[in-house]
Amino acid sequence: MSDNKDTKVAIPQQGAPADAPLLKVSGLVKHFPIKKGLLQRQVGAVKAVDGIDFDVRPGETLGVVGESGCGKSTMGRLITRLLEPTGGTVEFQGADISHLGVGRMRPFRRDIQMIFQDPYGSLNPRHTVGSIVSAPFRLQGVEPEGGIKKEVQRLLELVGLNPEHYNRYPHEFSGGQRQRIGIARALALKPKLVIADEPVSALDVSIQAQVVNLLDDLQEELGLTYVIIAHDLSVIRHVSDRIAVMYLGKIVELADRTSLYESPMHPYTKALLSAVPVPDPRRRGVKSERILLRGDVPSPISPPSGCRFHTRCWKATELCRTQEPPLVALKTGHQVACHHPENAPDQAPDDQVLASAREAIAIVDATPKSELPVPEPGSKPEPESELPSRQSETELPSRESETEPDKQ
Ligand SMILES: Nc1ncnc2c1ncn2[C@@H]1O[C@H](COP(=O)(O)OP(=O)(O)OP(=O)(O)O)[C@@H](O)[C@H]1O
Repeated sequence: MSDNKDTKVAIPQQGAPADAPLLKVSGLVKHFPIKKGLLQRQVGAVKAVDGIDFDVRPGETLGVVGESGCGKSTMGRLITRLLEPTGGTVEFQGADISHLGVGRMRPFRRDIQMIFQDPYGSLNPRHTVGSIVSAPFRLQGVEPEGGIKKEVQRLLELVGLNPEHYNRYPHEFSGGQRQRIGIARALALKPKLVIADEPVSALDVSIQAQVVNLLDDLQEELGLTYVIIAHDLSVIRHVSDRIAVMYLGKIVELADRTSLYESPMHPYTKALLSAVPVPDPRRRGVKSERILLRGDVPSPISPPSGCRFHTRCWKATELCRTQEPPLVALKTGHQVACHHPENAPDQAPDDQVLASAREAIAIVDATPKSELPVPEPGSKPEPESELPSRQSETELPSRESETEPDKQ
């Protein structure tokens, strides 16, 4: 998960080939039924996750990004089997866990853990930190070497908390510290896979980098594999080796971090990335444009025909309206589900673009006024562009600029 990704060593599970995925998701579907009337007849379904495929390799971090309601959390809950899929499979270390009951799922619960978004709501206010972090041992009937108290104190120290605060209550800690408690609890049983659902979005911006760095350090130290769900593209860029972009229950693009940020292929990804601010001083004075998607996100109850993004896409053609594009690798390790991808030869011919697509977006100048270059006297003004012509670069603050962990 760190910036020096190339140096990271994947940790293969015993007996499996080195490149075997730790997690394999195939055709995963979750439809929540909508019921009405006295008889509670099903009248429809929320298609929260509607057929997604991906692998996660040991030791890597897969980031999952997309707008609110696109199915990210549902996907996380399906992987951890807090929800049962309507269709498709979830395989962990080659074992199909999609429909296991409570008893048969129990051993897998040790290996697959979840970190939740809300460090306030996810910790019981009436329980001490010691009791919260030791809960997984009690639930699984595990007696760690040296006893539970010693192990909990070791875990508290591991996540940067004072082990002497074992008997304190959640309200005595700050938001960042509470999230560290949640992380300690998730790590208690030495999991292999950790699903983190918006792990920093409820935290103060100044604390976010500290928790992200903690997750990063723990991954290196413990050889963890992460699936990190977030709507914040800066966080996702910072933490991920590969990134899956979701839209209305589908993965529309899946690529390694550099490829996705430097040359996004799905118009939706391009629009998402253009909305990220540019804090890079090297780009001062460079004009940056933002793609504003005009339409609302359609309902997951009745998603659009063909490509689900066609109602908001500036390149949509009749083909997009009628045929769903499969997720295919157009470059090595770069999969995209689009009939007319960006940064590829097959661009939508202008005369075939749907009339509605011409109204789909607005291009706004996102350059802060103070950063625009002052025009030379007598020079011609730059014409307004009609379609996105350039990808705004995004850059996260460098690690050196981040603050020290919020130790107690
Ligand atoms: N238990 C449920 N019953 C019915 N619909 C649900 C349920 N859980 C989620 N949904 C719906 O499924 C869709 C996907 O929700 P989900 O929470 O997975 O999206 P998300 O991308 O994680 O969004 P957010 O970032 O806002 O949490 C939404 O339309 C949501 O309303």
